[in-house]
Amino acid sequence: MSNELKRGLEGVLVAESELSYIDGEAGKLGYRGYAIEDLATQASYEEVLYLLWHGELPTRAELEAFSENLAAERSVDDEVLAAVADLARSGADPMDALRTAVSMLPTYDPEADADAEDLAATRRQGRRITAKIPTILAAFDRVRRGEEPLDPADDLGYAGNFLYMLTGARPDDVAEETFDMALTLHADHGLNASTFASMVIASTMADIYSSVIGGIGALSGPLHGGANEDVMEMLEEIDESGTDPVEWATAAREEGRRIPGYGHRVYRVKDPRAEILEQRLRDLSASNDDTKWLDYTTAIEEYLADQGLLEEGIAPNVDFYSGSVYDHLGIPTDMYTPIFAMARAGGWIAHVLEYQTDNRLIRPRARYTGPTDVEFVPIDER
Ligand SMILES: CC(=O)SCCNC(=O)CCNC(=O)[C@H](O)C(C)(C)COP(=O)(O)OP(=O)(O)OC[C@H]1O[C@@H](n2cnc3c(N)ncnc32)[C@H](O)[C@@H]1OP(=O)(O)O
Ligand SMILES: O=C([O-])CC(=O)C(=O)O
Repeated sequence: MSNELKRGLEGVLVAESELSYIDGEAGKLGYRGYAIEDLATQASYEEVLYLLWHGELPTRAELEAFSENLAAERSVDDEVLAAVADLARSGADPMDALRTAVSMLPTYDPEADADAEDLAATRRQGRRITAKIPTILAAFDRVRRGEEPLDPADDLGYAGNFLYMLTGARPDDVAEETFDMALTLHADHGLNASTFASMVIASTMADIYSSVIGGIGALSGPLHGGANEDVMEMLEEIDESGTDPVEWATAAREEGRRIPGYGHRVYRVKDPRAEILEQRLRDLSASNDDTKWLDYTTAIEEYLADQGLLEEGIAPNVDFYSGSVYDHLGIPTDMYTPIFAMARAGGWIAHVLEYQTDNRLIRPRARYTGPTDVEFVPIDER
């Protein structure tokens, strides 16, 4: 037994996986060997889900059947929707509402009692969760805006249906394609904190619902998925205060504050997902004739590069660009992290399915640094 301490489990290998390949030095990412650039631009999110869950890209017939089965699970039980509506009216945070709603889902799952060892049942439950998250989130946002939740549109794909249920309008091709691409980019990323949280839970042979709920909780933090909202808040703060973005970044550096959307545990160069999203932001900014967010982010990125952050291995991560892209699609800021969860649920489920084929309880150790052999003093004598 090694006594070497690895804070934050940095660099520690705890499992084998065929899901995400990440080269943090070269800035490369692939799912099951396929480059993220190809998947983002040529595969739908449903195709990516199939790839992650089934091990290979689907044929057209397989994709059609898969997408139909997924779409057939989009409806959410009325009691769950009523609870979501109550939370929306009470001003709940959307991540809290999502976590609570996913906690309610097993009550209405016909296979809720399935054994965690039954991986086929876990896969079907995972499909239900993935299908229902967009319905929950769209209903939440509509109710808090005083609108009625909409039924899912069966003829729209996963991405397009979410945008439809959120806005009430069928999305145009650019919006649908952009959102689908964003979902693919966020679907999986090795043993990131939320995926690892899901796996720890799954390793006890708890159900997949518990794993996804754990994933949502872990993703919500500002060091992980929550950073996409912080980036947008930074851009809005710059805009509302009329501060020059470089001055904002200079002050943040001088005050020792971290720049949201910068830095990564694995990447030492710009995250390949940020490269793709940046290009999409450029396209949207040009077609919408609105370059504000692009101008601010570019100015900050150039300034930080001049400051030598890239040499230190601190570069933009996926969260640096996703928010501005979502803003161009008219999505409210506090839905960005829930959307990340919507996309990443596919990855959490894939890792749980993979890990449970050869499960081993995850149970590391802490080095004990407290006292020993302390004499117990009864409460009245303390
Ligand atoms: C989807 C995702 O989860 S991607 C990550 C999203 N999170 C963010 O964007 C939040 C901002 N970033 C961060 O806090 C960090 O970069 C993390 C948590 C993502 C990764 O951090 P770690 O691997 O633990 O790196 P660590 O915290 O040790 O940082 C190493 C050095 O880089 C610096 N650094 C890291 N991130 C940043 C940043 N965003 N801004 C400024 N400096 C930074 C640290 O201050 C530290 O410098 P020091 O050694 O002089 O103290
Ligand atoms: O891998 C990580 O640590 C964080 C990340 O980029 C992700 O989860 O997408």
